[in-house]
Amino acid sequence: MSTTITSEETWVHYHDGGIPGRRRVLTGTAAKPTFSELPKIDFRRIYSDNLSDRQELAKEVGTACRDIGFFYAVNHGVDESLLDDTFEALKKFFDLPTEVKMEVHNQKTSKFRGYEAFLEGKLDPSTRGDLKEGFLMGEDATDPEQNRPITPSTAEPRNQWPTHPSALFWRPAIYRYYNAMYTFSKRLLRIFALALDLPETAFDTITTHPMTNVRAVHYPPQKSESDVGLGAHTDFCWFTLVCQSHTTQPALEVLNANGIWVPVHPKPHTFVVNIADFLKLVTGGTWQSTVHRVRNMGGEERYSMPFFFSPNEDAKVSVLEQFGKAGEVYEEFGVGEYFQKRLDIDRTTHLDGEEGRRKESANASGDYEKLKVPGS
Ligand SMILES: O=C(O)CCC(=O)C(=O)O
Ligand SMILES: [Fe+2]
Repeated sequence: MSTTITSEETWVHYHDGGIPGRRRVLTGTAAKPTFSELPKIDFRRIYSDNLSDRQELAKEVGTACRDIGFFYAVNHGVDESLLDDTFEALKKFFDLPTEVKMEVHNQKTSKFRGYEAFLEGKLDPSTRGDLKEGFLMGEDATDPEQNRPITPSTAEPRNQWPTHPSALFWRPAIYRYYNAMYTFSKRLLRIFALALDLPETAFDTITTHPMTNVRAVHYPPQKSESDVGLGAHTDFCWFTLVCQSHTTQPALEVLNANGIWVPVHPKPHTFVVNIADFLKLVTGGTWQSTVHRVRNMGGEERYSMPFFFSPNEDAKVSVLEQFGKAGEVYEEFGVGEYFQKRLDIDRTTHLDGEEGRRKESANASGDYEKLKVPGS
């Protein structure tokens, strides 16, 4: 069902804000002006002491966020050998026996942290499941590696770490990556604030203990066109940074306004940055939370490590003043609450058997309503 063709129209189907959506494929004279590749933005200026350099960078970022919702960040300053080492760790982790990985199966936690096995994710209901395995970790006040201010509500353990001797390398490897991406993301957030014509520090108070995740993912080569590595979706955070391993044939694809999938070629040591649903919401839809998917058709193993960043779990946000329509009142919504609703839908589609089917059909018949938030 990811693409349907009627007598005259072709439609691409996806999940947008957790809600099923579709886009008509437009060709010929019906086609709209849209993107056919992602811009490369030079982030060296993020470290400049001159505000004017950072503003110039923010301007380019703002244009990409408005027109595309995706861009490459080059010269981001995160150590390249750290990125290489993390990819090596990913290969080693996913090569471990299944029982070692299943010790930390993600269905053991409400936050979905830990190991996700092959075909357990199913963002596209027309497929047999996502052809990937993954590992999710994130903010956890009880992990000493994080050493950050916390709120009492985050004082329970959330992450799961494998304890088998062959897997002990995993936790420090992921934490090196997590901490580097966290630091870069905090700087990037200030560039986003500038791009929205706000003071650089505008989001600092709502990101003192942000919700953050690293998802390490392994996509084996797909043999069939009907499979998908990761079904079409938008992300449910503020923004995402993706590091992808090198494959000759691109696997990540971004949907443009004409319903055409634009390939995102891997560029070593660069980040693919995308705007996600919260930033779309607070900008009243001015910034795009763009639909994307993964199809690994080139015959090579593929690894990626998205880093997801959102405000504090207890933050309340709403449509920013400059994006509000005159006379319209926008209610605030809770970041943590919205995030958990999306996570619960994801968890449901990862359940096998009767319970999963029952919950899936409940979602299809209206639970998505719960996701509607002011400004959407
Ligand atoms: O693997 C990738 O390149 C993208 C992953 C992704 O879109 C996600 O995890 O939300
Ligand atoms: Fe995504």
